[in-house]
Amino acid sequence: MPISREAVLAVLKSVADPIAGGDIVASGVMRALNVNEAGAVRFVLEIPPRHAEAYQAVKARAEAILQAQEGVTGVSIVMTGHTEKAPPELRARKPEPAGPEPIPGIARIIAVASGKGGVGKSTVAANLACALAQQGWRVGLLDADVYGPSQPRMLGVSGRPASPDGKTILPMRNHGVTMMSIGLMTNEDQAVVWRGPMLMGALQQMLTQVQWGALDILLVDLPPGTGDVQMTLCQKAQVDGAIIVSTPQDIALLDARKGIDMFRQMKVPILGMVENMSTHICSRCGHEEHVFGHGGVASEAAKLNVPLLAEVPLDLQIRLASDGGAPITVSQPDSAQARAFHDIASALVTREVA
Ligand SMILES: Nc1ncnc2c1ncn2[C@@H]1O[C@H](COP(=O)(O)OP(=O)(O)OP(=O)(O)O)[C@@H](O)[C@H]1O
Repeated sequence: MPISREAVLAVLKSVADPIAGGDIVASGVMRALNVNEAGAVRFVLEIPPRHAEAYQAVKARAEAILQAQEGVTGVSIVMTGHTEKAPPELRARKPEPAGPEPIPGIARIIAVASGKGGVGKSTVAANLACALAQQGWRVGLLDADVYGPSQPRMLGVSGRPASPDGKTILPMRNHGVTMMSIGLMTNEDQAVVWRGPMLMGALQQMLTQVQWGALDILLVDLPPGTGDVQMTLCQKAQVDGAIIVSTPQDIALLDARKGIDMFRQMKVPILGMVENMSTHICSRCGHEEHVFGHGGVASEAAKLNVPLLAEVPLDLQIRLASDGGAPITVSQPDSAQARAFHDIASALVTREVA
């Protein structure tokens, strides 16, 4: 039987990264993994060119242990350097000092938004980030939900980020995702009562003073609604697209429509909608019920002429996994629930990155 993608990833996680530390999956040097139906494995090792020699040994080791696996019919590893060249599209763009600007090192910024609170935007953002990282992309997640930052809990990150020079901030990293959250800069039980300028300053600081490194995608988990944070993000940074998360009921959709309208006014393309808490399947009897209705987001997406990226079920395991600090894409990567998030990642990569 040909080897599965998950089995290949497990093998690659045993290969140490001699420069960044950890393994080559967690450190982000392994990218664009592809395992075809015949069991041929392909991926890229994207490395700082000055460490090419050290990574030759890594490449040889990865090749050798993969080839020894049952179900592997071929291994092709391409080594590329990443520091010298900016992604072509960013280089081609003229700087517009007054308007939104690209952030050096970050190829794409994608906002994850919702009209209404509590619809699962942060859950989608966390799982999407982990799914993209598992697919080999260098992913960052900026938790800009100033009123209820939940990414530290969902990604299992705690402690205060370090600032070695007093000016820049070192982001945290877990599950292959580089992350920063306003929640790590404030005390957990302290309500954030910032307004206008302070809020914008905090967002700008997280965008420009955090040492994100080279990223293929930075996901921004926004607060619900259409307030200052959304506006500031679109005004200050070049946002390449937005994903709108909604539950199927009318009231959530009504607010989602307002969010879509705002992004359109800010000239940010809508990459698609995600229907969260779409259906509930009883874990005991298998009975399926539509707690918040069903299909509302699909028809709204069709009406607004934007793609429906995925329907994510209302599921106890999804909540338990997020609350436990290892999103379902990490804790149960082969589950049907995790697949829903991989669908979003794949749709996004096809549309936006590849
Ligand atoms: N598909 C799902 N199945 C089960 N529970 C879910 C699902 N999606 C989200 N939840 C749970 O619902 C709660 C709210 O989710 P989440 O924090 O992601 O929403 P949000 O839209 O980001 O909220 P906020 O208003 O704080 O921005 C969390 O406890 C989360 O674990």
